[in-house]
Amino acid sequence: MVVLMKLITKTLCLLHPFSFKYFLLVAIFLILIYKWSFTSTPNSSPPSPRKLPVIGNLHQLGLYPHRSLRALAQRHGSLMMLHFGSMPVLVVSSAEAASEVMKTHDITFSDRPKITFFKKLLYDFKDVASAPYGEYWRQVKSICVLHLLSSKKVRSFRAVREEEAKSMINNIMKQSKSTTSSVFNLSDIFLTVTNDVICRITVGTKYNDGREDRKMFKGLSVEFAEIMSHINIGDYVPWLSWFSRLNGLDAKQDDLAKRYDDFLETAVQEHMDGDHVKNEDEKDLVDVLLSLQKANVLAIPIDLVCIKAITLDVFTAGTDTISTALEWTMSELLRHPRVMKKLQNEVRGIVGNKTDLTEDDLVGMHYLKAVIKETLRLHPPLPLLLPRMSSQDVKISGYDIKANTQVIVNAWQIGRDPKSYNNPEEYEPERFLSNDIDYKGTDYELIPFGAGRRGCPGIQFAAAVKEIVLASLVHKFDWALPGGARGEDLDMTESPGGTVHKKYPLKVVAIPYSC
Ligand code: HEM
Repeated sequence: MVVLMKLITKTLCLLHPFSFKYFLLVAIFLILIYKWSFTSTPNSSPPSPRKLPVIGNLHQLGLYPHRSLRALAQRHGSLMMLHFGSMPVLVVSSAEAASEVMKTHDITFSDRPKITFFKKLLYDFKDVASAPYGEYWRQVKSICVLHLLSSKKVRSFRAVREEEAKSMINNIMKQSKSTTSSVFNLSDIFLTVTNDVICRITVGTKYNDGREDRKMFKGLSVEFAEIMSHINIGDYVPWLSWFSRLNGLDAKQDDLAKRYDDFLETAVQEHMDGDHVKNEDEKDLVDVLLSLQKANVLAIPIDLVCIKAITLDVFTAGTDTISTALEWTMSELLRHPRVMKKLQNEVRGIVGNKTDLTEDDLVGMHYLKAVIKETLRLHPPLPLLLPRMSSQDVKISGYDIKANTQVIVNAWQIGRDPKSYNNPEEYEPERFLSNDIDYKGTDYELIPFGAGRRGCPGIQFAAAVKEIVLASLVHKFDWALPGGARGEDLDMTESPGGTVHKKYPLKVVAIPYSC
């Protein structure tokens, strides 16, 4: 600013009297903007870092917003008010503050922001995750919970999970015995197995059967998470919305929405054309949605767009998150051979001489569950959860929060809070053997799935997939890094994006284990 003022003064000396007046006005205008943007917020609002004119604090998000927001919260506190353009954004960075937002004032913070990405990709907010809080959301969420994600339903998909885990193991075994180099891209394997399970329960087929028109499907959920991480500047500074046309983001979003829609349209049409009568257990999500539509029993009738939106939600919310969680878990196990050994002993001890592991074996695997929890604590796949929106004015910890404030909860930072955990940066699954902290949304120091009304309905389903896949891998193989690299040298750099993956795919050597 000082440099700018000097430049203006120098220029003024060389100017005609008319231009001089003009420049004087510009200088006063700039000073006013400067003062306005750097004045401290009123006492009743949470502390705010300084912001820039027009863009507010957007420039402070950086490549890894969860890390940048932690750095800011360390200076300004666990309730902090930022501005994305003209939009006030409350950033929540402690378990206590998260409990106030997602428990005490849950209803007030149960809305979602109406961002362009959701509008374009999620059928104008017709899915569960982006639907505004209200009757429509209640209806579609309960359809999802009752017909796909209830305990009974999750148990009923057991055969699908066991078959897909077994098929994954057989493929690795075959390849590891047939070639001299048995280096596997586990990141890709995790995406395939998760995709296959999710596809089977939602559309009844794997989309991995070699058919040319289906090949494109596997990468869509990753592309979805990648594009979601880009900010449409017009959402926060409406007069700059042309910028997303200029930088190609608009076109990318339209293109992905079209490809997803083509895929979903075909999948739903194939269900409508099919003449095979299925019994209740054979029905996939699309079958259920079509029968609900036909029976006309819902308070708000659902149409084809709704059916596609709900199905899309399950693909995008389930696939990339589960495969990312698996990727981080195996990476941490490779970095910590002591933990890997202890887990293998537990799994191999319980499975005994049986050839195949089943879900019955998982019940007693307490260390496996602790390993999964510890990984979700350090690497929540959605470190900032999904954004919320306040629907009315409210007081939080003595601060006034206005209606239409966007809310970001930094679950990544909350999981690393030294007030909640000893040695929070260390990978120590044992910590969860000696306490009852769980990620189901009641313990606010561990909220990788969010909490409250808008919390994730897929927790049980995700746990079931992760447990069978991990247990099967450590049961059947010993694992090492290629070229004899040591575990501690494994690159753990994160990829930028909505779902935070490893930046580099996890490549490993599989050594078949025989007991
Ligand atoms: C490791 C796996 C998963 C993680 C880490 C995860 C995480 C999350 C998070 C953080 C939210 C937002 C919660 C909030 O606002 O408080 C969410 C919402 C949601 N998740 Fe998950 N999720 C996972 C798996 C799944 C699966 C497998 C499904 C479905 C099959 C699913 C379906 C949904 C849906 C529909 C919502 C929107 C809920 C709403 O807005 O009411 N998720 N998830």
